[in-house]
Amino acid sequence: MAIILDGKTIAKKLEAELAAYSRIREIRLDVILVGDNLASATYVRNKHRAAERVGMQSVIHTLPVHTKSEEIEQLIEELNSNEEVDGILLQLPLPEQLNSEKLLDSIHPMKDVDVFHPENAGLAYLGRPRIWPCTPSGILRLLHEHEIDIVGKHAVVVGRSNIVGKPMAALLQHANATVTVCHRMTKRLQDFTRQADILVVAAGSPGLIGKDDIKPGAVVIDVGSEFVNGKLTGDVRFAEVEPIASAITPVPGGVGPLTIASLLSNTVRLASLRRGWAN
Ligand SMILES: NC(=O)C1=CN([C@@H]2O[C@H](COP(=O)(O)OP(=O)(O)OC[C@H]3O[C@@H](n4cnc5c(N)ncnc54)[C@H](OP(=O)(O)O)[C@@H]3O)[C@@H](O)[C@H]2O)C=CC1
Ligand SMILES: Nc1nc(=O)c2c([nH]1)NC[C@@H]1CN(c3ccc(C(=O)N[C@@H](CCC(=O)O)C(=O)O)cc3)C=[N+]21
Repeated sequence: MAIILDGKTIAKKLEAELAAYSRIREIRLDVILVGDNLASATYVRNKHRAAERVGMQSVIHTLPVHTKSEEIEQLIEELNSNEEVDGILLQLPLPEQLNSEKLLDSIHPMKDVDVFHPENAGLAYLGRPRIWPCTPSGILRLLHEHEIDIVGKHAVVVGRSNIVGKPMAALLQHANATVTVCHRMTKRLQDFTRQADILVVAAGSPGLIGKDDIKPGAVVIDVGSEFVNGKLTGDVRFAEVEPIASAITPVPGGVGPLTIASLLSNTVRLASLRRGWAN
């Protein structure tokens, strides 16, 4: 029987801290959503609702699927120079005609709440973070709140994306874990996952990890969130892994809500750095 790492409850606690801050300062987050990807629309809606709950201003810019790159560049330019805007999030994935890297690079580093800008990513990897990416920092918070020790533990991360896998590995290393990163070219994935004291799965491959892939007593963090037959599904087969793990995140209700709380927290942090508020 594992401890269920309840992200929703901890996200509420974080939100309460942020709400106290939002009463003193006006903070604004702008989200750009291009196209009509159903999952993206759901996540953007969740972000908007969370921002409203904590009293932050949230503006969603919804653009049609065939929007030209120049139009998005112009919108980002406007938001970059608008003093009232504290954070800019360009929701991924973008429609295929658009160059994500180029557009993400054009977001001002002091408003880059996702840590996609090379300057922010570079600072984070050097151990001098302005902020950490939302999902990894949410996961660290989840572990911390449950008093799960990281120091000296073997953490295995499945996935090496810029948004989750890479920064997750960097942050765990920063927190003094010994880290292994796996990806599609990893041979005999199970040999690695079975060694994990802390296993973070961010592959986007529903049900990839089962009971034979984990060490008994492991802490299992499931980042995966894919809609399968209309149902949000993780990368871990929860029902079979839960009995042998020591702690596990559910999907939904695990990592997702904390990603959003961290996004709001990152927005506050960048606002205070950019505006020179004490923090
Ligand atoms: N809950 C939350 O808050 C969030 C959830 N997500 C979810 O997390 C998942 C991952 O997202 P993201 O990182 O953006 O996805 P990407 O597709 O960008 O990256 C997936 C990574 O997993 C690796 N991978 C995929 N399949 C396998 C496999 N069978 N064995 C080993 N490695 C594999 C890939 O390897 P390679 O590099 O070799 O291709 C890649 O590095 C998605 O389901 C996404 O929706 C994402 C962000 C936040
Ligand atoms: N620029 C950018 N930044 C991101 O942070 C980003 C992104 N693009 N693209 C997609 C991924 C995915 N992601 C999620 C956010 C919230 C939930 C979430 O709220 N999940 C809830 C429930 C979802 C639901 O309502 O069904 C939960 O797991 O409990 C999930 C996934 C952020 N991402």
